[in-house]
Amino acid sequence: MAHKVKIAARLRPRIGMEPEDDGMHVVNGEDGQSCVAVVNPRDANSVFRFPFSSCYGQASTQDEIFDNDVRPLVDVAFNGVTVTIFAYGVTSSGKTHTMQGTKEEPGVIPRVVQAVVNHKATFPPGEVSLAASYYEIYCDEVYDLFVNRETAPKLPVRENGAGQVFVANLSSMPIDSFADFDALFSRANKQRSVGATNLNRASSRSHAILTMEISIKEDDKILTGKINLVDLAGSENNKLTGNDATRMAESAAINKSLSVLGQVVHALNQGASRIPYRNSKLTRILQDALGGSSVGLLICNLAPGAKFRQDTLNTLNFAVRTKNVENKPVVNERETAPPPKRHFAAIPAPAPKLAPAAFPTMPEIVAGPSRQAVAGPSKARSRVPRPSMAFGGRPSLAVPGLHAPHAKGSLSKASALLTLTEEEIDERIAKAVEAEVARRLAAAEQARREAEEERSVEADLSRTEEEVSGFTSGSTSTLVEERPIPSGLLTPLLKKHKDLDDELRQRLQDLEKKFEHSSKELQLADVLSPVSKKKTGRAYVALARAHSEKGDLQVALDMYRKAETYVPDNQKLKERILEIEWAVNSGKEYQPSPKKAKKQKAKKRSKPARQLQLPETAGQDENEDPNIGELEEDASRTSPVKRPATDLGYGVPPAQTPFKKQKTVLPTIGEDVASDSEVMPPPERKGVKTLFANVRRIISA
Ligand SMILES: Nc1ncnc2c1ncn2[C@@H]1O[C@H](COP(=O)(O)OP(=O)(O)OP(=O)(O)O)[C@@H](O)[C@H]1O
Repeated sequence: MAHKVKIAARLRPRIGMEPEDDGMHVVNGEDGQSCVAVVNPRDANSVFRFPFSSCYGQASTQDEIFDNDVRPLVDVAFNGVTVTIFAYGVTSSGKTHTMQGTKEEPGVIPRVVQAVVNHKATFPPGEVSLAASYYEIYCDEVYDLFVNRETAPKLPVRENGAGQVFVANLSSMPIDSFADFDALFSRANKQRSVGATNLNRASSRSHAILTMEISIKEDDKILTGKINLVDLAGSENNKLTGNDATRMAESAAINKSLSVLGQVVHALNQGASRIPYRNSKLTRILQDALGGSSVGLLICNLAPGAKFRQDTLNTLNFAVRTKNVENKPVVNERETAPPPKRHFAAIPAPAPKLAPAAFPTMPEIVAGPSRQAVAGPSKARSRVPRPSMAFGGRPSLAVPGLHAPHAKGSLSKASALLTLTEEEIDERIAKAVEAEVARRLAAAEQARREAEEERSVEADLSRTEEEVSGFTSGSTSTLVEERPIPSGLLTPLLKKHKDLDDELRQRLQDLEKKFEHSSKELQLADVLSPVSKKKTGRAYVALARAHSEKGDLQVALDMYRKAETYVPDNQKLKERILEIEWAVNSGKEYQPSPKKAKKQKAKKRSKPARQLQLPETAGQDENEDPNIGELEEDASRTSPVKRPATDLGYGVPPAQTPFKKQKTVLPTIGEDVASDSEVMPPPERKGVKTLFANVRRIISA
């Protein structure tokens, strides 16, 4: 059952020379509603009202606060629930006064301890044990206040298997009487980081957290309730505090942790998926109190006076947001009987479970809430118990007249309803075993399948590599057409094998793309840029010309047809194809028309390439049609290094001179020439050299 954090606002009286100020006061309505009224610092005519269930004015006493808001929570803790009470407010607003108080006016902490000790006395001897731990968070580090400050190590904050956050290696001191506690507490408080500021002679420089742990043996169970009493350091306005460098650093840590606290509350109110508990040790430790499984009470301390006005408004706004935070209290209960015999030693025991507390409203708590619990073996707490220390200390804070009003009868009654029988436990364990065995079998099957797929991918990869090396050597020019890799074959395998590194995956995807389109020149022509198409056309024309000059008209015809795929609008090329077709079909000799004269511009451009031209191709067909002539002229410049890339298995002829950057050698489907070349591995570039050599050989043969 959800339980909202309760808010109590307390306005402290003026202290010392503080000027009179009536800008803030507590209004207790006749209907029982109360609120804090604050005059708007920017407009004296408007007043902000902050309604809370408990509002305490300047004349309020420590007794009132304890009796109204704190005492009921002691009973809650005796039911195995964690309770967190924290004092929040600007520096010098009275947090420490409220929590610790003085000898004359003991605060919440001594009163709670006194009440707990008194309550314990109502149980049979040995049934309840008490222990206290006390630590501070100073500059976002945790220190045990029961350990000498000089030697106290920084303590880590951890989380146990049940998701409960705790401070590791923290001392837990057994408490048998209020005197025990008082001695410890007085000594520990001297270790707390306190410093003088302009606003507070004894300003807390740390957040201090005292935890009283109450363990109650009940038949074969132990209930563990806790009361966390938190005296937060106050938010500080450094203009007012007059802090030096050290104080400023402390102040920065204080303000940061309080700011994270605000963010946590805000995130909880927003229903955010991520609550930033981990952004500070304070919020991590208070996690259970804000949106967790404990019962929370926020005492909101307010300082009168215009100089605190803005900070007071911030405090009240924080309180308003906090009152919407919902917790789901649970009863912390564990079995003391030995756990049932396990069926399989290899299977871990189920984790201890926390029972949701059927949590009543505050007045009902006094009567003792009913609760439900799921039995389960529990984990022993790791503690570093220490003997009581006979510290000297300040005068006793013993609170007269505190007594425990409630017997424990309701506890046993509620617990009895919740006990599971041996058979039920055995049945649950058997079910868990079955589920575990099924899970393991499924996992083994999954692992076997993955191993198989891995082997299959490796085989594919090695086959692909063989094919690639075959293409680059020019020895398996038709391999792609004979054994095309089906479209999308590699993709699912790649998806399954996430451990393939990115580079390998990228290369495989590129290869896959190439294979998919290798023999489909039409598709290729569709996606090449106009410039690339023209260059490819030229390459085929050059090859065709070389073959026609050798008298190999059928091959020449094939090459011209391929060229036509890339430059389908070239009329002269169409005519050339018709002429050669006619010659092939009629068995007549074919006389290529003379090549047209080169343009001046072309001469200039072709100068370096001419060094590589073969004598047979240079200067031919001077009178050819300008269009096809241009194609052929360019082709002649580059023909020594070209060969249709179908021979490489990529279906794309190269269109660049060998001394140009290799970048443009192998255009790829859907990619620009340059970008494609960047992903091509070196062996394919070598293959282009082989290609050039082959073309040279064909032409010169
Ligand atoms: N209700 C009160 N009645 C009388 N005096 C009070 C009350 N509240 C606070 N004071 C006095 O005001 C001064 C500042 O209080 P306190 O040290 O508790 O503030 P604080 O909020 O804990 O400050 P800091 O955050 O700097 O530690 C102290 O001298 C304290 O005795």
